[in-house]
Amino acid sequence: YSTPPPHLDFRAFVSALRSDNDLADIDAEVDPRLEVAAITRRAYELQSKAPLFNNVKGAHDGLFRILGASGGLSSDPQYPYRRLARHVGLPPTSSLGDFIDTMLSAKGKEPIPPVHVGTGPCKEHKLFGDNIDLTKLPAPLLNKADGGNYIQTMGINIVQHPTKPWVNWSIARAMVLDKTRLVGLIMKPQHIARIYEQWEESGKDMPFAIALGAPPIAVMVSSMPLPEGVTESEYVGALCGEPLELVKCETNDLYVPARSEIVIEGTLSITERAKEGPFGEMHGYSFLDEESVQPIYNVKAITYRGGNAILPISVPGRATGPDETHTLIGTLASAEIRQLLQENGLPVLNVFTPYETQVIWAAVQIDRKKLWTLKTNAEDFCRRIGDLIFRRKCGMQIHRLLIVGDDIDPFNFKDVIWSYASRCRPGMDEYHFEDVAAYGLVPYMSHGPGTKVTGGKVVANCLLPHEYNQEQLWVTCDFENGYPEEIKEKVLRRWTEFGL
Ligand SMILES: Cc1cc2c3c(c1C)C(C)(C)C[C@@H](O)N3c1c(nc(O)[nH]c1=O)N2C[C@H](O)[C@H](O)[C@H](O)COP(=O)(O)O
Ligand SMILES: [K+]
Ligand SMILES: [Mn+2]
Repeated sequence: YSTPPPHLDFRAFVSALRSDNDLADIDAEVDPRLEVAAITRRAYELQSKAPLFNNVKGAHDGLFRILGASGGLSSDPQYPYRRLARHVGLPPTSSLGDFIDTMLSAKGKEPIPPVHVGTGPCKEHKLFGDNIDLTKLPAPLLNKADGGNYIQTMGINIVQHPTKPWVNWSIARAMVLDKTRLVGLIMKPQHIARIYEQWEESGKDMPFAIALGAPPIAVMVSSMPLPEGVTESEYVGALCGEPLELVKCETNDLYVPARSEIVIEGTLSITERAKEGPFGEMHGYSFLDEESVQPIYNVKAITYRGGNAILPISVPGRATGPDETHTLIGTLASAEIRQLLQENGLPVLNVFTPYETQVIWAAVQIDRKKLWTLKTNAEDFCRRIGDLIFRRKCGMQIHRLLIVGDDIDPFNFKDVIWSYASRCRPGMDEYHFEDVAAYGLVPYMSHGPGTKVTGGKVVANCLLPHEYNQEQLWVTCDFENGYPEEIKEKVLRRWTEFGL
């Protein structure tokens, strides 16, 4: 095979990280029981290189090496988003804004359906029947409180609607249950749950495939809340301007990226369930009383790439150094929220879920000059935005929206929190929503004082009343805004002379 670019081939992506000096090859033996995850978690928190565990204790027959923090911030302090940029073929100097623009660049473009090829790297090894023993694979234990070994945290869950031409790609966690079975979270209103319900009604178990080590751009789109009915692989094609190459599964009619590292295929039972979790999740908590009973994945085949296949993992937790549940889920939901607001004619420049808020909040940056033309006020404007976002799936995980001006950089939390702290009057500038779907995993919902599955959402107006109809009545007191250009140039020119 000719080597495709990193965004289309996971192994090429790993080589690119290595050549970026953003990957640590760890050839010493490391234990998949907690040690691999602890190293990965610390790698997020220190924003160090991505750890590639080439010698995982218990690995055999090419299954498997482990790559941690594939979507973490890069070790290059000047360009923290270069690892994300590598997923979508952007230059290493790209900003988060460039990344969001790229992920939205195929909106309105014709979808490009994937092409089916006869074989590919993921078909180099195949396991069926008695050759399948998930308990013998070095599936990692990611957190000391986890209820099982989560083999699936960065793979693409592939499922097809039973009657409509909709194949959904998303990421949903799953842990090893026994020799041939997994159990994983199937949570409404996610599309995997919507489609699963249709199979339940049809009375048949749902065929599935989990493609681990899939093309990085496909992992990004799988983590993006595209509208219902959109076949993610076609959006990937439109993003790339060329069709993805897929191969057929061995035991069902689903298709998977030909260049995947590891493919697990089978059927998701519509009757059998098992206890799932606890799982150290995206908000930084693992509740010990988590009572999650979820459908069972019956594994019928495992196929995998030669040369020691690589299992990518995500170790969710506190976003002190964000992990993929922040850099992918938060950033990609921000993209869809921006798209929705702009499509509805709102003067929105950008949206971002600050990592410091564990991606529970989203800052919505408003073009204030355009806002004036709406001749509106805080209450009407904020309620309109809340009604749009909080009643759509793309806003599912967001519980606080901050409406900020274009003088605020939504990607700079110091800007965002300054405007929230100084312009949002408690008791008058926050508009509450109690009749909308809540995100059940947020701790103050799952273990909070009030309702569990509805409400707890708010839109915070961080614009002073006069900003709705005229220029700001203040000068911002910082070096950037508080001084005329010639003074700033003089200061910068003489800075080193002053020995500051
Ligand atoms: C990137 C990423 C996304 C998710 C997850 C993870 C990562 C790394 C885990 C580490 C496995 C943790 C787990 O919380 N997880 C996860 C999940 N959605 C679920 O319904 N269930 C899950 O277990 N999403 C979010 C979904 O992937 C997105 O919301 C996507 O938009 C869904 O696709 P769709 O339904 O919109 O098609
Ligand atoms: K998706
Ligand atoms: Mn979808």
